Amino acid sequence: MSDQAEPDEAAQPQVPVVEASGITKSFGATVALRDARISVAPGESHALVGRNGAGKSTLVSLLTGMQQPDTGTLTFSGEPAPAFGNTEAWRSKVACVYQRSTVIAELTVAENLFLNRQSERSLRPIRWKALRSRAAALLAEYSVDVDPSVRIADLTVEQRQFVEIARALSFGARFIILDEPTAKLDARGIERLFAKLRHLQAQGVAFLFISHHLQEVYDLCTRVTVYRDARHILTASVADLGHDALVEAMTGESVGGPVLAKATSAAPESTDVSGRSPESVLELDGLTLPGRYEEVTLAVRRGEVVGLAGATASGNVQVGETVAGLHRTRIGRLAVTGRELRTGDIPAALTAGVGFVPEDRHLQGLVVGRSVAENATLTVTDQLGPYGTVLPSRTRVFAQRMIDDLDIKTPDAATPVGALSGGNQQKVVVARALATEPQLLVAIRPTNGVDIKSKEFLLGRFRQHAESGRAALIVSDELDDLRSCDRVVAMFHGRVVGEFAAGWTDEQLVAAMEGMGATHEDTTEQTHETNDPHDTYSHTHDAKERSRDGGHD
Ligand SMILES: Nc1ncnc2c1ncn2[C@@H]1O[C@H](COP(=O)(O)OP(=O)(O)OP(=O)(O)O)[C@@H](O)[C@H]1O
Repeated sequence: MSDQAEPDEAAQPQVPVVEASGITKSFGATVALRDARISVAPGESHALVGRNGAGKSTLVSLLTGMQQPDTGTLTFSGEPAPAFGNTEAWRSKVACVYQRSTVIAELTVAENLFLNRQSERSLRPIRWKALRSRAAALLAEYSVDVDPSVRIADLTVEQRQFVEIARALSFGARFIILDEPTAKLDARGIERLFAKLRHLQAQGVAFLFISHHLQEVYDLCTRVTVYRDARHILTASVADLGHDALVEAMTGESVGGPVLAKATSAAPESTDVSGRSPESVLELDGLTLPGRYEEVTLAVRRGEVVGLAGATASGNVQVGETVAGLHRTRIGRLAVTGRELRTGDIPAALTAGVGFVPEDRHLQGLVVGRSVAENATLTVTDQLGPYGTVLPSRTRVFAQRMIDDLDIKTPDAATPVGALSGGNQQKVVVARALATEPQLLVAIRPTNGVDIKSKEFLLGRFRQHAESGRAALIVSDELDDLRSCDRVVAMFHGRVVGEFAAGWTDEQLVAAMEGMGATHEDTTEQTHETNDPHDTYSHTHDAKERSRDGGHD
């Protein structure tokens, strides 16, 4: 496939709802977009894909008036974009629903919907009852089933996104950008989101959809634009572009074998090349965190990568977090390399040799104002200078090794982490966890927001870590992550319900995560199946759709 921009194949009979051309944007020495373009027709669902750092978020910031391009033209329905800073005018053209909320969590749905326009005339006092009923009417208009008097903080991610979409439409926008909207949704939530988007599309609303899950692009979108290294590479009809061709456009390399790593061996002993016996690096025995998970018993041996699968609220994330010292429980036993570990004590977990990739890099992972070097070396400051000092030169060298090791796209080690693209920030978090060369790496949804090539790279890196005589526990509901593990332990409603050796099928694992019972021949353990409808754990996930990219391997 040529690296050159190709003309749009699909004819556009209507005036595009948004059209950008010749867009260039630099941040200091970094050129984030170079002569880039995009065009979205009314009622179209258009995908924008590209590797981490390709320039997607930068385009979004320009299309929403958050930043100004250095060069280029931007029109909405044939008219020039509003003046920079005229927020109200921009709002009537376009809105972006981000992974992270742009509404105010402590305010109610009604207050958020009418923020800064609570009263029809500005000097009139706010009439709360009227506000609530206006909000209810607005939500009903877009079939959003949410109580306007509820605080945003109490909504699910899915409900919050629907409220944000309704808010955008109420400002008159007919073009909505969705930046990785499915990253925090379970598959049922994704289905409902897609149903809503299709419904709105039928009414003429256009979407620009950004996702690293290529299967979603095929499921939802009619056209796709690919950016690579700040440039427009192609725009094509989704139906005409195969998966391999799409990946090739994103990476600039032809797709040889399978794009994502798969575990081939079910026998951890055979993967232990350290020469040591495959003793347990992690042992959980009847570990219980009341209300979250119960009687979890599992072992991770030296040389192994073990998956801990489970849907939202299955308890798998809390098990991983407990191993990393985030939750305190006195019920059951937790041991790392044979030694009992006090729970709820993060320094103790670190000292015991646990490296941790948290679920939310924004909340738990990074200090965004600090440099890549400082963030990446936060766990190893003791190695950066004598007597508790930190030598900048040693920090830089150490960090540069990690940047090279994990292929982190950054101008240099001194760049603030906040200036990196989302996927590259995630790689810094992984780099930091690996920096201590932990006996056990616990990684929660580690490839979230990471592009397909980097995903392959990170999963390979975890395997390498295990093969060097250590071990990894990958806590995830992403089938690609789990497929790379030697074996997978599945949880449902807070309990372990099955164990799968490599070679499981998507259907089998999904069924276990859905609480349908583990039917795999290799299932070695099946305990405490809970189908009690009164169970307090919520049962929301279906990972079938999450096969996504892997479905094309
Ligand atoms: N405010 C900023 N300051 C400095 N550099 C920036 C800034 N914002 C973006 N960049 C740089 O611009 C490039 C493009 O980043 P962008 O966030 O647009 O990528 P992306 O395609 O959205 O990636 P991802 O999939 O990881 O989110 C990156 O090299 C990034 O480091």
